Amino acid sequence: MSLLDALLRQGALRPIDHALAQSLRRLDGGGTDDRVLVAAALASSAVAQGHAGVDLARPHLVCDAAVDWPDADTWTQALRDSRWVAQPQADAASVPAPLAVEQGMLYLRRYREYERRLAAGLRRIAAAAPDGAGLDALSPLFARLFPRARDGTTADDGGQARAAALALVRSLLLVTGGPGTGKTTTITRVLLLLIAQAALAGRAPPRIALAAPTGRAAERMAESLRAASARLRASDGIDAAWCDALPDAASTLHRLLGTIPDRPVFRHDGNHPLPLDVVVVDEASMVDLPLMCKLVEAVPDGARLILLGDRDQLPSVEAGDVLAAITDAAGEGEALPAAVAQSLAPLLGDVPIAAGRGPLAGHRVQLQRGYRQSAALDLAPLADALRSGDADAAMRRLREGLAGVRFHEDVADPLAGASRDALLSSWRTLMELRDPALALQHAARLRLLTALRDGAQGANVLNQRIEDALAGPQRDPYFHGRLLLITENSYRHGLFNGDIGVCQHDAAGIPVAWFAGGSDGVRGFHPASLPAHTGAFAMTVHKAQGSEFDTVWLLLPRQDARTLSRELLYTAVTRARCELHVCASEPVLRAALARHAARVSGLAWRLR
Ligand SMILES: Nc1ncnc2c1ncn2[C@@H]1O[C@H](COP(=O)(O)OP(=O)(O)OP(=O)(O)O)[C@@H](O)[C@H]1O
Repeated sequence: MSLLDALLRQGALRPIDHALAQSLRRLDGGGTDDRVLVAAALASSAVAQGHAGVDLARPHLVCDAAVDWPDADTWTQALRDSRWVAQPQADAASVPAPLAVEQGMLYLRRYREYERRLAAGLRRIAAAAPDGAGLDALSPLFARLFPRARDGTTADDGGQARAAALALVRSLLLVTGGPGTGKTTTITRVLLLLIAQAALAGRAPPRIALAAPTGRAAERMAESLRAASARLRASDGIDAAWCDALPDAASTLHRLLGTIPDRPVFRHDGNHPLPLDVVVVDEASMVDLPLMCKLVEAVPDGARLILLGDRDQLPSVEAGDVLAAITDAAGEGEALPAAVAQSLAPLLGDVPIAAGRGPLAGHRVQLQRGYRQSAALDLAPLADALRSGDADAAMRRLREGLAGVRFHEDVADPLAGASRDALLSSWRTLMELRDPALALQHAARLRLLTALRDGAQGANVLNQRIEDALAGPQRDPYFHGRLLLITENSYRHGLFNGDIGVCQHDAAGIPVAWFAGGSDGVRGFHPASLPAHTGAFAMTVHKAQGSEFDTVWLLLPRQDARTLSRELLYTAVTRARCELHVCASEPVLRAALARHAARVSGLAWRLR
């Protein structure tokens, strides 16, 4: 039996992956090398699993079937000999073959192009270092914003001052850090510094846009920025006119780039760049390879791009692990190249120096210290244990108890038993609310998160059961108070994968699905006109990325599953603002913490 047939028989390929291989075979009159067909099918399957391509030395990362994989060298040679596979030089555009092999990686041509164009775009932005002139004039304001900046890099602001100073002399900057490490607070101060710098030099204020991959993440970013700018306004010695120039709204990346109804391209691209001087993107770990490529190409020459994110979270659902790759290429960021350290001396004093390697060296700061202390929820010790995969510490933290954290050990069904009423009563309130904005606010109070979409513990079945309990088995599919989750991007509606809505019946009993946005703060749609959607009382951790909820119930499956990883657990628990409940067994928690949600990508080497 051929390897392709063996994979198909084991259920390791989707019909569409197999169809791609078959169409190549047919076009060749049946004579294509089986190894080329398998590679084509794997490249297609890889993208569906979030990888950019297949590492030919480690095909099991894409497909864990029990087969003997071809040896990487002979496999690569067979691919090189095939008319379906291009072998582009690094940085050269792909020739029109459906597959490309480069540096031991096999790609579908389109994804290799996204990677190449993204790397070129990031290098272009990084190379345009802003003029460091005028830093002296800014130092009084800088010292007011970061009074401990000159204490050295171990100053107890956890790196915020260094991030802000670097933003003044870098056009590409990554600010990474866990929840509450002050990413938004720092960026607000950076924007204030850029506004002040322009004012002191007699220039117009910079044109700034804030964006995030989902509507909810954009709203959260705007809320945090408004709070941070209110604090600045209240501080002594900060010019109110500078505060007035701070942005107070954020949009989705799709809206920023300008969607064109029913087309996968945007109004802004390399030929029609964004009319902006500064683009700040929050939740960058959620941005996939195609979208990051399109964003970077639309950033005009000379403009700044600042990416904020938490690299320990799950990578984007769609292909690419873009933030992790850029972070790896940029290095730790504790030390700076000598010239940069020297130019920032007026602001930071002495900074450790390191020889920068690669075009992105010294373009990243990792914020270390968490500031969001809540007496109600002491999440940090558990989040740290999960992030580092320390299963013993995680079990200890869960069992000993932390403020706001409840461990329901071995509970596999939170919709049964004592927890059922606690969950349902919050959702029943939604069925009583009449105001869509209030209902959307209430919707963010509680979420049941699960690792799986299908099966008894998957989001689909849990939603069915919750909806049955709330509105009965004969329910109206769009009953008053039902929560909806959009599962595809619709440029026509301005609704995107991950957006949450609530159904309400108007005075005439007509159902309307309400979503955040629009000039009134909410937008209503007839449910029949909505793009693909599902219920949202329970949702997968993947879909919850970029959102926070007052109370999170996390349900792990009875048995280990491939989707479980330390990144999934870390992402899930850090969605909670006030209260976290974890329903899981020790063996499944341990198995999850032993696994990484890493993605196969060639972006890091392209950026070195
Ligand atoms: N240097 C600081 N000193 C005191 N408080 C701070 C400092 N930096 C941030 N904070 C506070 O910590 C909280 C979280 O800050 P912020 O929202 O900027 O973090 P974040 O990293 O953007 O969070 P998230 O991960 O939720 O996006 C805010 O209440 C903010 O006021």
